[in-house]
Amino acid sequence: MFPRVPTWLLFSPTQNYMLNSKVNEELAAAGGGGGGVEEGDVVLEIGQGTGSLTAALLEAGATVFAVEKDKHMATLVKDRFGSTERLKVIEEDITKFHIRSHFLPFMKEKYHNTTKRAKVVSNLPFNVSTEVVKLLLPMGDIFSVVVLMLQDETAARLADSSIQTPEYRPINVFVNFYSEPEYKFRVDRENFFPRPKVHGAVISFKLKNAEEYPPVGSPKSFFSMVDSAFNGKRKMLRKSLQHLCSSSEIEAALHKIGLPVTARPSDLMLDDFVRLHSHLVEV
Ligand SMILES: C[S@@+](CC[C@H](N)C(=O)[O-])C[C@H]1O[C@@H](n2cnc3c(N)ncnc32)[C@H](O)[C@@H]1O
Repeated sequence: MFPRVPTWLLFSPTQNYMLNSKVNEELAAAGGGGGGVEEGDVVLEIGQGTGSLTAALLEAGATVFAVEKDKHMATLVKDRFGSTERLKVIEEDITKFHIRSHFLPFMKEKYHNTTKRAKVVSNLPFNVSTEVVKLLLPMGDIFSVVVLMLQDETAARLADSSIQTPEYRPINVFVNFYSEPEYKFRVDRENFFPRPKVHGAVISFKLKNAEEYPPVGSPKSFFSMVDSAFNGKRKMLRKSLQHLCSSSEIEAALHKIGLPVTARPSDLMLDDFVRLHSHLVEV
């Protein structure tokens, strides 16, 4: 049912490579709401490996800027696609790569300085997924959509912002602050080589522009409050936020925003946190 393992995959057996080209095509088309990769798009691909997803992106008509930290893989892909003007491969670790200094000028040149934004499409190594999500989601001025292959459980957790579940975390507040996430489809582990222990899934994040962010004076102070609120998850906010104000001030603020004075972090949606922050910190 799945293609045989090509010998070049034995290069770097610690990563899980996609064997099924149909999944790569679906990944390229998964932006949702008109966000799938189209002719003329500029796409940042992270960890292009052997270039199987790169091929699908080029096929869709995109110009691809690939950041790959493995030297052999970077060379392999340069050789595979030859000298096309629609592909630039940078040998670099994405967590150390300065997107604004190096990717932005490339994008502006390709788009002839119009306001069009780029897209991110990537079959990421699972171990850097949270770091990459935190890095990219606040970049709504550069990217319109971020489409990632993640571990199935991680994708489900990030896309679902239901409160009062054990999975609800500060990262959910972060994701919803900067984007509209959507779980797209599961990718069975049989599609990868070597076969990982868990299934993958594709998730898209439609990035908000700065004008669409919830109104907080300082995102840094807002997320610091959210992190503190979840410290000691079972604690009531009137205890966990005591370093900001007295319990009675916290109770008064909770009352004002229509929540019980005994509220815990898992009782608050993004908007509740925003209102709480404005009552407690931005006074
Ligand atoms: C899961 S493999 C996917 C490869 C390819 N996209 C595919 O679908 O088969 C992940 C790739 O990301 C690269 N990689 C791992 N960590 C990275 C990082 N921090 N920055 C850039 N590339 C990274 C690995 O060398 C590997 O080629």
